[in-house]
Amino acid sequence: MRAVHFGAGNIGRGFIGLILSRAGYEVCFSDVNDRLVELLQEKKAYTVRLANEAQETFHVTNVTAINGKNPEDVAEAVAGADLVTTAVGVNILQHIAAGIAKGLEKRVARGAAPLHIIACENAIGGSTQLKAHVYSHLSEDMKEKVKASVAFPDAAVDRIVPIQHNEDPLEVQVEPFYEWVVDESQMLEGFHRIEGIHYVEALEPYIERKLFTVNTGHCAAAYLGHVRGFATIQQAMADGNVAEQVRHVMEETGALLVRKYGFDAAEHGTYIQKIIQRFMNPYLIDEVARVGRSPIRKLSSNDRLVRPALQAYERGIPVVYLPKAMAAAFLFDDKADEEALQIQEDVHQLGIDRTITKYTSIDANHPLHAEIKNHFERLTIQP
Ligand SMILES: NC(=O)c1ccc[n+]([C@@H]2O[C@H](COP(=O)([O-])OP(=O)(O)OC[C@H]3O[C@@H](n4cnc5c(N)ncnc54)[C@H](O)[C@@H]3O)[C@@H](O)[C@H]2O)c1
Ligand SMILES: O=P(O)(O)OC[C@@H](O)[C@@H](O)[C@H](O)[C@H](O)CO
Repeated sequence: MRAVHFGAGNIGRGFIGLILSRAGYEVCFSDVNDRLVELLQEKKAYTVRLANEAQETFHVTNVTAINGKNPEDVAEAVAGADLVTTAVGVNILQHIAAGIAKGLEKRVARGAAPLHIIACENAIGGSTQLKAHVYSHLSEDMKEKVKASVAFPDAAVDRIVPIQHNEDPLEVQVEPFYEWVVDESQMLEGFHRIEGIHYVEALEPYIERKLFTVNTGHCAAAYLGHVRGFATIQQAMADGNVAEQVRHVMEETGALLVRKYGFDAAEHGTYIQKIIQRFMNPYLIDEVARVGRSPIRKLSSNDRLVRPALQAYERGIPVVYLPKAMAAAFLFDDKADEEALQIQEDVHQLGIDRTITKYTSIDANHPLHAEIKNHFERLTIQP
């Protein structure tokens, strides 16, 4: 069995590649980082190390790579794959779509076996988004043919994998916890079950629980931590004030999730507590710059901050700390992050009122707009 995985980065090697290799797949990574591709081609293996006291290691073998900048290689890899997965970043999906589409055309021409394409990104409906990008490259006739044999099941993936600073450039340090949930209702009949994947009939509660708890809390820690001058999530969470606010943020999204999906409140409280422990893992150094990266994406209306805040507001659930986390996102001025720089430029050019609406799509008359603005002004004076 051969899996083609787009993105040989932190989650690609540290999570998806590891699971697939252990499940018996030969994993072929497609990446645009020349050095990474060459090393994977040469070594055909790498090490994953757990961030815990034992520092347990896993030797991942039977892997190789192709260069994603070569469209013919990408198409050929997809054409010969038994499974395709991605972890490139949701905004990059559009850039890998043409190669996948070409590969699917080849499969149709060859009468190849059915295929699942699973996007493992932090987004709602990641695979569905990828499908739309892929379909935009196909003729109407080809879409019909592809529809019959290719499925794009949505997924939720959870494992904290920081930016790596190891001597061995292929080694990845990961937290021990992991969860990979896939929407079974979107799979083709008779699909091959992969050990390590949790298949569920309805993904929405799982992806919203993950995105609105782990990722909402995580970016709150990054943005509130950055405002106070912390460089890592571990430093930010060691500050009692930041940690308390992060907990309140997750309690607000928790109230929404419990109301919306009928989760047990006590169990959800335990889930939050475990996530706080994960953020504080002393064996990890997770940079605020990574966790806060791409603030335009994180402030967009369908993502981890605005979506739960609006849903909670509509249900009459009080939201105070979520708007504060959003306000802090407007102060995230990481010079190496193009999206952060763009927001900073808009704050200066357009003013905070218009910038809030531009990125969150929250109208100036909405009460949450005023909340974000008030917090922004207060944070500017007193971080
Ligand atoms: N790191 C985590 O803790 C974590 C956990 C869960 C989900 N995710 C999600 O996984 C995705 C990847 O995150 P990451 O932390 O591994 O990022 P990363 O930057 O470490 O990895 C992304 C990889 O994609 C590659 N890439 C970029 N453009 C490409 C292209 N056109 N074709 C092929 N490869 C390309 C990059 O070179 C890089 O190696 C994101 O959507 C992220 O939200 C990350
Ligand atoms: O990858 P992003 O930019 O969507 O979010 C940054 C982190 O919150 C994220 O990568 C987490 O570490 C991960 O989602 C944990 O499962």
